[in-house]
Amino acid sequence: MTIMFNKHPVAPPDDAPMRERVRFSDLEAGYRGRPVLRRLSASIPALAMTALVGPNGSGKSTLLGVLAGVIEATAGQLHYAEGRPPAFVPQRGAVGDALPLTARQTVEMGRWNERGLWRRLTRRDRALVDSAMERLGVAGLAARQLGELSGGQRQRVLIAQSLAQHSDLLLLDEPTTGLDLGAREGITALLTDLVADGTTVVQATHDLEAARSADTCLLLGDGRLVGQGPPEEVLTPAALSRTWRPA
Ligand SMILES: Nc1ncnc2c1ncn2[C@@H]1O[C@H](COP(=O)(O)OP(=O)(O)OP(=O)(O)O)[C@@H](O)[C@H]1O
Repeated sequence: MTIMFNKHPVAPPDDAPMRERVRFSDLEAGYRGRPVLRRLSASIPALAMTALVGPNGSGKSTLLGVLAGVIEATAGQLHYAEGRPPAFVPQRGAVGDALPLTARQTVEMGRWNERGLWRRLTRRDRALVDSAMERLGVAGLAARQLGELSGGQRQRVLIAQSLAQHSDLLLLDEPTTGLDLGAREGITALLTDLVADGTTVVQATHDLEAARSADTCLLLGDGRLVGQGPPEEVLTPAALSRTWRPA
């Protein structure tokens, strides 16, 4: 599926069959009166882990929002290879602590896209919820309130919600931020397993260790793409100090 945005129409991408899950060209997006992404062109390889790296405010969340379809691009072209709609796990801070939801209800929300808000979950929906919770090791937390959980537990519940969507494209915004080392390693190992099981994973991260273990990396600076490729080629000391240089 290709989505065209106006303003800067660009030539259609090559018709060559893609090993890419998503490709975008000259993508621009932002907020009212605040352009953020500036003519970004890159691709997200299928069945691999892509790390989105860059300083605060460089546009990582905005790019994830565009890829997830929650922020509309203002220009450029976005092409998704065949597959299911993406599942998006926003930053932890974006999910209200005060929501009166249990862990299980939170994961069940992952079925709303297909089921609709008011329809009862089917047996298959419940099975998908059960298996996502088992997979994330949070089945035992089913009846606990989301706001009572530790950061690592909450993050697992939110990832289980995205798995319940049964997507093959998982977009995560800083899934390990604020977690202790054990929880960080646990989430990173889980994401690696998901890739091995056939999911394409994109994560925005400030965790350079996680970024270095990704298959590929997009380095953003001030809304522009300043590097893409294998982490060892992109995350060089020179590139990092250039990108994080104070303005
Ligand atoms: N809802 C919003 N309304 C207006 N401006 C916003 C909004 N969200 C983000 N911005 C601005 O857009 C720019 C890019 O923000 P974005 O959150 O995409 O960056 P980021 O790389 O994810 O940052 P961080 O690492 O701090 O999460 C920043 O200047 C930010 O202030």
